[in-house]
Amino acid sequence: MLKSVADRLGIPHSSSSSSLSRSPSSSRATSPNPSGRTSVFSSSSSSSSVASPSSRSPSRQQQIPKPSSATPSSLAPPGQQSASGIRKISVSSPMPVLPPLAAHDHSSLATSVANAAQYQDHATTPSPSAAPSTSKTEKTENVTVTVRIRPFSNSELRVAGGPTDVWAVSDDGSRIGYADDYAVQARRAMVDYGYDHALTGSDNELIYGTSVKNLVQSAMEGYNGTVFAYGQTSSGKTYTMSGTEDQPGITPRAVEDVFKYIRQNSDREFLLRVSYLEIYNESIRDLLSPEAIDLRIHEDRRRGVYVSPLKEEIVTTPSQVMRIIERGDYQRHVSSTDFNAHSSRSHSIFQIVIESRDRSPGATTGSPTVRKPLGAKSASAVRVSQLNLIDLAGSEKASTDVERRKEGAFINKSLLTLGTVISKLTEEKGAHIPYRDSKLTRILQSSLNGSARVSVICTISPSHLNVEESHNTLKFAARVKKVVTKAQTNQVMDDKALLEKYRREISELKAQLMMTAAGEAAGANASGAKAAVGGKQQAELSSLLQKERLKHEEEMVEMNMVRNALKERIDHLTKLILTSQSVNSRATVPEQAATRYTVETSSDGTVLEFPKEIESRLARKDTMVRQLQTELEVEQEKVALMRAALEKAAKGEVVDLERTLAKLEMNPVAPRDKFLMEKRASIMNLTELEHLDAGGENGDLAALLALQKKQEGTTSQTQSIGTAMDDDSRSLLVLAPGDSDDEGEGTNALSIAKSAALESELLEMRSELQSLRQAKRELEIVVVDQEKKLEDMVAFEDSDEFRNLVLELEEQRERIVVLEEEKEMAFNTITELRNQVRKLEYARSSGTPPPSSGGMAGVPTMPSTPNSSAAEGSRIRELELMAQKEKRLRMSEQSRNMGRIASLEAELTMVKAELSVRNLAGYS
Ligand SMILES: Nc1ncnc2c1ncn2[C@@H]1O[C@H](COP(=O)(O)OP(=O)(O)OP(=O)(O)O)[C@@H](O)[C@H]1O
Repeated sequence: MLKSVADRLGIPHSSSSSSLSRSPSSSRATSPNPSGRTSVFSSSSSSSSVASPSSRSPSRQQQIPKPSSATPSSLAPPGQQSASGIRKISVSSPMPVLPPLAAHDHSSLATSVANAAQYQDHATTPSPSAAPSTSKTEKTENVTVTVRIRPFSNSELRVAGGPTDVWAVSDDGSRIGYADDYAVQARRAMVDYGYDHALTGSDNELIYGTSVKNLVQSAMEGYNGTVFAYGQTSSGKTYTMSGTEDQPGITPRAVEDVFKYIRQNSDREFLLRVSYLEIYNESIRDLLSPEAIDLRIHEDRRRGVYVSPLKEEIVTTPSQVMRIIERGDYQRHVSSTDFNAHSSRSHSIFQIVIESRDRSPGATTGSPTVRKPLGAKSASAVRVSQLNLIDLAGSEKASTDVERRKEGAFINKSLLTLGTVISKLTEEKGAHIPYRDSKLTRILQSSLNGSARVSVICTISPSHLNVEESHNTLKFAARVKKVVTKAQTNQVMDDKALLEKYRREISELKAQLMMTAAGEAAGANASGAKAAVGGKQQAELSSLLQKERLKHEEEMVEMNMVRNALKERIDHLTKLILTSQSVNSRATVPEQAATRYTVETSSDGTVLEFPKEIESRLARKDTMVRQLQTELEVEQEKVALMRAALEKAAKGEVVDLERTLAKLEMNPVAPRDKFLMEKRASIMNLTELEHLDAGGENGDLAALLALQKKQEGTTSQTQSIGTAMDDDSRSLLVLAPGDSDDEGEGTNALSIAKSAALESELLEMRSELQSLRQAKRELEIVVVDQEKKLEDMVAFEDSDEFRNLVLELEEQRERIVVLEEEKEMAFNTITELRNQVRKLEYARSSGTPPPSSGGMAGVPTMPSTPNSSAAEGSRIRELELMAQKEKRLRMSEQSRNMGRIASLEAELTMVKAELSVRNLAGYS
């Protein structure tokens, strides 16, 4: 059964264009369409409001019995329907009719359903970890394709005549075609496309569960997985991938599931690292290291296609991953366009690399420190897989803004290449696949060529305004559905896997730790033995012993430091390796301030060390933060004390100021003098107030006001007032109204004024606390910033890029030396020539014979006659001038040519871009 989008979303229909009843019991299946045949697609009427997922009402669903894909015989084959639809409409309509399209491919759908079932089985069977194997496990299946029709946007609802349902979805949620009413009204040929899932509405949990969850699970089991959202601009790709606060999208749900899997699989240990990049205007940017621009794509046999240098961060909690994504999103190119207020202008690829290894007792046989050769059969082999979550930029019509148009051209071109690649993959066996025509297809190459499980989510708008673009997306989705992949698990047996490298390092460090402990014990025994020696040379021996003891103590201190460092490193590495236990305990304990660890991979895939400086900086930062926290706690205590005093006073109880002050000063942390003096001065004023109250002689309001004024001025003169705390009578503050003999108005006013004073005191302390907190936050930001800079600097110095730059610099220097030498030689030759000419001229003018050229190496023999030598000289000058002129001419010609080439290239890019836009519009 097919339901219109509005019905699926529960959008109220403003009118009914047919006699079809809206009651659940009524059925449109018998309603003939204009062709006179029973249509597989329901007609639909316009909608008047945006639907929310909760507004979906089953009672509104159109009850058209639709043949399920499992029983195709119950309806005419889709091809025939389309054909009949086309025939009927083409006869009666002057409008051009779309060529019949390759409608729903039942065979591929059936295959994919079978595969999905097979995968479901797989998901519930014990993970391959239970039976460790070094052989590659393969999974052959079609790409999973889901089409999602988003709800009408407000602007789509406001169009003249109201929104029209263009698309209808079958009841079993697997097929999409034109809604009957729309097909008739717009004179469209019927179409019928089949996918794994066809969804409507805003429920991101539903789409994740149906289309991605299994793929994430298999990524955890060692299969590479790629999910990408494809569709026209503003069709809902980012909504689907990232989601909103209320409806988290695929990415946050996948991250949660990754950690959930680790929690539930106690027989394996894991190491996760993430990276995030974008392709903007055909150049690759690292979103986690934005200053690194124009990253390169490389390929080798071991790693396949990869981007380098790309920052990868090791992650240990879901919230840490989400913070990294937020950081990356902040760097991503997003702009307001004619079609979307927050349009993604780049393709983004978020990648999680998952390493895992069996940790059951029998699995890690042999010494972990023994290096196993690559390819050796090993029960402790590390499984490495990638999960790529991709949010593509949307294809779009030409924008009014020049910059957006340029971006759009790049976006359209890469999407067009993606379409071509998919076509070739499905249609032409053994044909050349143009992966290299765009960075997007090049990066996706290993996923598309079959080594990953792939789930594609195609998003479309429900509106008739976007019908052509939506139809193109549906055709793309149908084509992708035919792509077959052969995902396989990937086992790594040497320490190229970080997990193996860290485990090895932990073992080595533990061995070192044991050695230091053994050394310590031996040292203690030795000094003990020496202490036992007595005898004749007691004095010398005891001085020797003393020296020995000192030396031993120093050694002990050093050894302790080494041991602490070793322990810290072991702890740190152990924390990075995730197990169900560690993830579970982290889930219950509030997460600590996340420490960022960065691993730079060189182009050959070697993982570089963590820079030591970063670790020591981190330790220092921790100490600083702890200190600040302690200070903050102290200040909070003071506030609590003052608050308690205030509350007591407000209740009319006796407040022991002396003790309160003593408590404030007794604090272990160095007192902030100014702060305390100010507090003390304020309290002094309060005691003065108390005097007024007790004595009654100054109990008039004027005096109170004067005191208040004074109180305001206290902060500037705290020192002098603060020292006057010696009078016992001032140490008790009595605020109970009933205690005074005089219970008149003056007393009440006094109490109010006192409360006000205490109130303002509290406010002051709060603001002090506030500024302390702010200072702490600022300090943390500075520290993090500095750390990051240092980290990046160290990473860069260690990177291949830096090494290449140094090499290049060396080469340039050598080249400069050679050029200098050549220049010098040329200069010498010219000087010699000039001398020769001068000599010849001199000989000519003085009538003496010209000197022989024998003494001048390389100088041609000059003619003997004065006339000829003069002619030669001027000839040489002439030649020099000509050479210079020629050189200038060539240079200007060269720069003209370069300008011309640049403008031709720019023109070419624009032409190609325009072509892509047109091709995309009419792409079939
Ligand atoms: N399924 C949905 N339910 C509710 N709102 C949606 C849905 N899909 C998209 N939207 C809303 O539609 C608007 C456009 O969506 P989104 O930004 O995700 O489009 P996009 O395809 O990523 O566009 P672009 O390619 O320009 O980045 C957003 O305001 C989004 O919240």
